[in-house]
Amino acid sequence: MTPLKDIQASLDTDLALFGAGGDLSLRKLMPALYQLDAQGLLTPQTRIIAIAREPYTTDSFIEKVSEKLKMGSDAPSDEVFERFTARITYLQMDLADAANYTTLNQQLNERPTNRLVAYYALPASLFEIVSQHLKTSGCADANTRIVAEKPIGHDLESSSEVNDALAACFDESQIYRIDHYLGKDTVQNLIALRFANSLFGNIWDERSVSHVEITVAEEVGIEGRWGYFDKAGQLRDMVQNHMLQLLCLVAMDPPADLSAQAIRDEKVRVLKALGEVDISTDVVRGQYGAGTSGGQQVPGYLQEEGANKTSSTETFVAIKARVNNWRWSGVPFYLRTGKRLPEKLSQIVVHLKPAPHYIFDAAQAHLAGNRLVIRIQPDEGIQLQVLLKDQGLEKDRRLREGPLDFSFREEHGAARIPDAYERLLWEVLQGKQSLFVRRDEIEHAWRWCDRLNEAWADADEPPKKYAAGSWGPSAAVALISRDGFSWHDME
Ligand SMILES: NC(=O)C1=CN([C@@H]2O[C@H](COP(=O)(O)OP(=O)(O)OC[C@H]3O[C@@H](n4cnc5c(N)ncnc54)[C@H](OP(=O)(O)O)[C@@H]3O)[C@@H](O)[C@H]2O)C=CC1
Ligand SMILES: O=C1O[C@H](COP(=O)(O)O)[C@@H](O)[C@H](O)[C@H]1O
Repeated sequence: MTPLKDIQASLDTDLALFGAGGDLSLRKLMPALYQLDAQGLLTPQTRIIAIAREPYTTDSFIEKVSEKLKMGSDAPSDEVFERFTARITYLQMDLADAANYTTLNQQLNERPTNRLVAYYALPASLFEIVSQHLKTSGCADANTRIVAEKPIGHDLESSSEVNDALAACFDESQIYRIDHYLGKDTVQNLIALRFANSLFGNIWDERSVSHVEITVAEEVGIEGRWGYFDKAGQLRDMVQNHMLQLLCLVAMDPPADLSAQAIRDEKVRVLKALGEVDISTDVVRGQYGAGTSGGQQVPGYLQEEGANKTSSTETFVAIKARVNNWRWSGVPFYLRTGKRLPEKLSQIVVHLKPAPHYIFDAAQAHLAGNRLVIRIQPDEGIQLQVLLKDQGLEKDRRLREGPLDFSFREEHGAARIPDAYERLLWEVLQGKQSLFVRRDEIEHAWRWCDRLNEAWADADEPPKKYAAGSWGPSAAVALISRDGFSWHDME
């Protein structure tokens, strides 16, 4: 067995955070690193080198981090804050200038035993230049880990270029492509639920499952990100990555073990089995107009700050997808995601087929059958809807729907559920890749989404309007109701 001190020493890290002054770093990564420190998961030798173009000093950067931490729900403790901020140095860098990497290398050489983790919280267009300079300056070696933020490209071609640029400098085993949904606690639990319980193994296929719904609804609009979002749209922003990853975790076969390779191989099989989608019948594209959100009047997408008033970018997509393999033959997977929907809600609902022979009150035959509801956020938990006998003598043979409910928040009481980035950073520090996305996964997902984007471009139809604060265009309700089903939250 490896001695504990050696395991801990292997965690000694120099985290070079490129794009440290950006929204992602200040809002997500710094708080996640702080939390890892608070839990004693950063070794004393671990350092954070914050890199961006802005002329911060280390002190003024720490001041900025402190403001953000104080805005979070878990107030920082003075003791941890002091320990955490002592790890940080700020390095102002023009990423294209080779001389800057010499300075970085000098800093890294102060503690040569530390492993470099380079986190690219940057646009993917900069990955190539940063990777090359890290390599040629000697900052990076075979032990370095690279964390790459999404989006990796805009389509298959551009993502292959980004991946080629990374591969020219680093081995695939060094590259950690982030999909933060894989770091969410309930998403982890989906793997435990499916593969640790024999209960589900025998019902997880076309013989028992009628259909699957995956919803990722956001209450917010585009949050001042017009420049990025309008070039992307909801398909690229949410479906190509998060939604397809969730679909993979629901649909994949049991992996032989929990290794990154076994899990990724099974996910790739699902992506390869994704069927062609007919955009005239199986897809709804929407764009929000003005409406109400959180009790406030909010502008439509075309009235957002910086908007091009004629944009036909979609802010909502619903898709009836198929996984064409033996396990899922004939089972529709309904995907739905949008901005400015009535609430923030991510959930997976697995609907089971009705019992083969119905013997109860005919007037109640409409009651929904068994459903497994996996709530990813908020109110994380798992609920199994079952039909039970109603109580009372006069209600003999009457049924009622009842949940077998498991709420993570109730079970954990006041204990906080770690943020996705906290989990993912901890996995990177340990060198575990199973919660990160392999190159071929990204590329198969793009292949499928590119076909949809091409079909939309050929059809040249504007997206359907929906009012902010509604559940998307009415066509999305029709998409599922044509098959005799309805969205779970609308029942
Ligand atoms: N924000 C989020 O919630 C999410 C972001 N992402 C992705 O993460 C990446 C970063 O996003 P975000 O933080 O929002 O972006 P921001 O625009 O807020 O920040 C970008 C950061 O990159 C730095 N940067 C950009 N160009 C250069 C350059 N040429 N040389 C040096 N530094 C540069 C900026 O430095 P400076 O300001 O000093 O110029 C800034 O620190 C993007 O790819 C985004 O798509 C992914 C998921 C969620
Ligand atoms: O990657 C992205 O995800 C967020 C939604 O993430 P969540 O954890 O808040 O559900 C989305 O708002 C953003 O547009 C997208 O780029």
